[in-house]
Amino acid sequence: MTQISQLPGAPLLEVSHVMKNYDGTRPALDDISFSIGKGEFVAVIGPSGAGKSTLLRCINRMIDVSDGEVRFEGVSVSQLNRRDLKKVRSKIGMIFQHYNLVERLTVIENVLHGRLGSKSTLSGALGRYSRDEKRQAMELISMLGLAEHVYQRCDRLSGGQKQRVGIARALVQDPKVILCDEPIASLDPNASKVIMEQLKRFSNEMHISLIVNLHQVDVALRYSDRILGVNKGRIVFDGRPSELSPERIAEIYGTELSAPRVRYAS
Ligand SMILES: Nc1ncnc2c1ncn2[C@@H]1O[C@H](COP(=O)(O)OP(=O)(O)OP(=O)(O)O)[C@@H](O)[C@H]1O
Repeated sequence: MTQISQLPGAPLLEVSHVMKNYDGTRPALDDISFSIGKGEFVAVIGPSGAGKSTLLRCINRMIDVSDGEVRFEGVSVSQLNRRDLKKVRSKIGMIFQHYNLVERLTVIENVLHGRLGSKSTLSGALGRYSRDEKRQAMELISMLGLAEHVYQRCDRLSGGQKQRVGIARALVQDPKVILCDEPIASLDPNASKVIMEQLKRFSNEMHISLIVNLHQVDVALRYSDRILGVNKGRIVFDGRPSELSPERIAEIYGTELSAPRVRYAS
């Protein structure tokens, strides 16, 4: 079996020369390389179609890369068999723009779904969760301000509350990294602020690494430690928020376009 404990000195996540071709025309990802360390908060910005979602999906092998390699804790994700891939994925949480909850199920049931990756198929299918797992889920739900909604169906929640359920579901995995695909794109400015502050808190306090796809440059500037700018499948900027000048923003988005902004709650 592949050894999947972290190799000494290896970065948490290493993306090397990754290419992704969907249909043989222009590649969606074109020679992408970067690595991230423990607890880093990395925002990925770029115009629509730049390849941001494709990049996240290649990292946890929801889709296969066409060339290059993704290494998580020093282990090549593309080489893993099904069982070892499941183990690696259990350390990689995911948060989606449209939440991806089972709407007819309750908050606690959705959060516990985050434990499925760590279970055998049978106990997962039977919905068997330990007392500890339930306690941890309850604690996270309270921490995210949803205590009074624990047994409420998710279709009764607001968008911001649904996204907090999505965050609790990712956190209950005890992830080392969380991939967030436009987590605030469906939310109003106030709910967006709550979500971004929660994410920042988990990165600071639990040292969870975050890779967050964003359409709002001002949000990336405000919360991230590092920004990757992607254009046409290539990284055209990799630096600190303070280094992201208007010229670099224009380069990321194309000179004829101004970068999108939001009216952001202060
Ligand atoms: N399943 C797919 N099949 C074929 N082409 C795809 C598929 N998914 C994405 N693409 C193409 O790959 C490119 C990158 O798309 P991707 O969704 O990764 O960009 P994005 O930066 O996340 O865009 P957005 O900000 O609009 O979500 C685009 O040209 C897109 O049309």
